[in-house]
Amino acid sequence: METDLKLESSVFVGNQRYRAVLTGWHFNWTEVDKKHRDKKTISVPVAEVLAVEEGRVEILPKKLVEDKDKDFTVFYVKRSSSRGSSGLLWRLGRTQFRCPSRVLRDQWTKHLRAAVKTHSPLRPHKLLVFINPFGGKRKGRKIYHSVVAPLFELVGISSHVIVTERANQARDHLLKKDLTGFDGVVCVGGDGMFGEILHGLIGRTQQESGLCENDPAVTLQPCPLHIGIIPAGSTDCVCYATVGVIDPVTSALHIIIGDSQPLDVCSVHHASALVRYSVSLVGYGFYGDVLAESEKHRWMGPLRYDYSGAVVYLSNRSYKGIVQYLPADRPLSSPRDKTRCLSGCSVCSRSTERLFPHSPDSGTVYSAQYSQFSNVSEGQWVSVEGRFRCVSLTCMSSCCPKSPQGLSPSAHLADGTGDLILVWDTNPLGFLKFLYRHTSTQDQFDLPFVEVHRVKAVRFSLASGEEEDAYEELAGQGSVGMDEEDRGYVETVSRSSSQQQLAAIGTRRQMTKELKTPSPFLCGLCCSKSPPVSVWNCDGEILPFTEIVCRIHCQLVRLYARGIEDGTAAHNCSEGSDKCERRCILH
Ligand SMILES: Nc1ncnc2c1ncn2[C@@H]1O[C@H](COP(=O)(O)OP(=O)(O)OP(=O)(O)O)[C@@H](O)[C@H]1O
Ligand SMILES: CCCCCCCCCCCCC/C=C/[C@@H](O)[C@H](CO)NC(=O)CCCCC
Ligand SMILES: [Ca+2]
Repeated sequence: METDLKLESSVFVGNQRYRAVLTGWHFNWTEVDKKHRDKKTISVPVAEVLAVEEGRVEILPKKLVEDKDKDFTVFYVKRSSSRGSSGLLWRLGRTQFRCPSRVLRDQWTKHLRAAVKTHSPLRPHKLLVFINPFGGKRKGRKIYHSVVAPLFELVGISSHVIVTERANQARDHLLKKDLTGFDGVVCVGGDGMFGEILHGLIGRTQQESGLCENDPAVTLQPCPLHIGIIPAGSTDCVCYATVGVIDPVTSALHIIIGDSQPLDVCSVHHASALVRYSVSLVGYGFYGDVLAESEKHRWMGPLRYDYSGAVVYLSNRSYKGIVQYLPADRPLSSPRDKTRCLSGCSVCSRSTERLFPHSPDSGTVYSAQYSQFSNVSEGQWVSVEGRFRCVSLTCMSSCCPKSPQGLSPSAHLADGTGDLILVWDTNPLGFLKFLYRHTSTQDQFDLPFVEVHRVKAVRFSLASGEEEDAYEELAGQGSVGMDEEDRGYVETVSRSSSQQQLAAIGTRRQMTKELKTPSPFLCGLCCSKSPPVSVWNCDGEILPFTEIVCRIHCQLVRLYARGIEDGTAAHNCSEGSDKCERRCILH
């Protein structure tokens, strides 16, 4: 098959003669007749050829075809030289070729189209698109119609577009309506809108498989439809963490070429019932309080988070709780190994092999064995109790424009684990340092009051008596002033008390002493009283329960994305290595 797809000939681009070569995985063209030696080659992986059209074609400002007999136009993914803040920006590349004869032109178009079909099996033909007209800066409709729709039209994707009229319309549609014929679902909006698609698709898939979502021990069925995200929200964390940039053109091009990025999903349960799914943040304390505060200021748009962040920081709160976690089995990586999950990540690929041992390519045979959960014994849970600034669980790095490295910079998108970040109570300056480090490349875990664990499940409950305290507080009868004992840490390690764990307890006790003697500068801030309970922020939604159980499901959904492309990791494939599996970046 592959030999049939090879082709080589002379072609013209403008007045310059080129040697064009199609070698299975790449389409290259090199200037000939050039005096000096460094002949320029442009090489495009066939998987990144977007469309091949007869004639000299332009699409902007509107489609124009000059059908010269011997001409053809190739549209492809071109990486922009101006980098996005984390990953690479993609743009529409276009080159018009002229062949010596019409027969040769027809051969080129036929071979290129066949090569694209062979090397991009997941390209969508039909998409269901949901636009939230009120997300972020309310530009969803404009972004879709001016930027995305012309690209979908160019490549022949047919789309059914629904502009939502109410919250949860997209979720309900996906749960109930006929989805036959669709290859994927596109959401134009922010993380909240993505959450609707996530819940709709996961719910639908489990319904059709006869699985119960309420039980955290049940191995859920991965969703067959891909999800595309066109960013038009306030944080756009999921888009940023899976593509590396917030850019509608880049995202549309990932959708068009049928990129496929598996994603871990965390299910959150309360009292034997599913509450929500999450991919980026299940956070109690600071992040819950910021979200609750920000809801009062929705009118501010994306700025509401900055304002609310400052208000909540100044209110200097911490909360008591018991956190229990199941450490990840046979972890392939650690949250402090300083690596990053980038496009082609080997940790995630090895997780895919564990999850789909019989068919790593197609992913059709799902190994319940790997994600087994039901036979976990109570003794495997590690338990810690104390007072926290925040407790956060994230299935991925959760990087976003506010925090380019993310909540957990070395977390993986698709390894079946999450990172649990415990920020113990500390003085206001210490907590500010922790927060500030999210905006730089400094290690936010290298602080004595912070710990991070790679986990597969987490349980949170209120410390004994806390529920009554909360009630009293709400009834206005709570005692004023902080009990010194409350600030201390109580830790119970229900598994084994290894020396390392004892050392950690020692460090925290030391910190507790420091906490009891705040500097006069900080006194004004740190003596205010916290309410007894916070709320959970679950991907930007407030949860109605405090006591929850979370479980990470490995690769439950797939996005039209490929992870963050690191420009510095790009390598040049020498001639002959055109089967590069890293989809190398040459142009
Ligand atoms: N037509 C609509 N009217 C009101 N709310 C809607 C509508 N369509 C969707 N929603 C809801 O709006 C919420 C916020 O939308 P979205 O996530 O797109 O923007 P955002 O909140 O500004 O961004 P981010 O979630 O990235 O912070 C979502 O939770 C979604 O359920
Ligand atoms: C002194 C400088 C301090 C700066 C502190 C920056 C800390 C930034 C961490 C950002 C973490 C984002 C995690 C993602 C959460 C999303 O699922 C959610 C929905 O969009 N966003 C928020 O809840 C919005 C949450 C906003 C929190 C600030
Ligand atoms: Ca993960």
